[in-house]
Amino acid sequence: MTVTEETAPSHYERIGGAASVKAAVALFYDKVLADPELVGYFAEVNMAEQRRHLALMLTVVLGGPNEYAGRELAEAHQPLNIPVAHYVMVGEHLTATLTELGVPADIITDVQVVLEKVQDQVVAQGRGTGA
Ligand code: HEM
Repeated sequence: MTVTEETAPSHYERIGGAASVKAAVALFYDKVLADPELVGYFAEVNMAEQRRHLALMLTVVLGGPNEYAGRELAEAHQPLNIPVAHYVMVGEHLTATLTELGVPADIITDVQVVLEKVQDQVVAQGRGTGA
């Protein structure tokens, strides 16, 4: 067994893996669904699906294992017509969640970079994404 792997632990591993993601999901979920601007998107999505969504989202942005076998981000989100402002709000809830849970600042910075990278897939195209 080699212990000289060149790859650094992922942020997902650094924050404590699945258990920590689960804790973050609970807090993130509360914030997103308490936001009157955002709750409507999830109105027709059941509770289990919502938790699944948030867990997947967090795992993806933290560089954790991609166990996701569903639709591409664009395919899932383009029909929702999500404006940039709402995307930004979700990102802010995520940042606040990670900050409250004591996640290191360098990880939060990288999460924000990932959020920028996937923004065009999630946000409705043709609404001034700056592309
Ligand atoms: C980095 C940002 C995001 C990621 C990685 C992400 C990830 C995902 C994933 C993996 C799914 C499941 C797709 C499927 O099951 O086929 C999904 C669905 C969904 N997402 Fe997101 N999401 C993001 C941002 C957002 C935002 C900003 C909103 C709303 C403001 C949102 C609302 C939804 C809704 C309502 C669904 C269910 C769609 C449906 O069942 O038709 N997501 N998202």
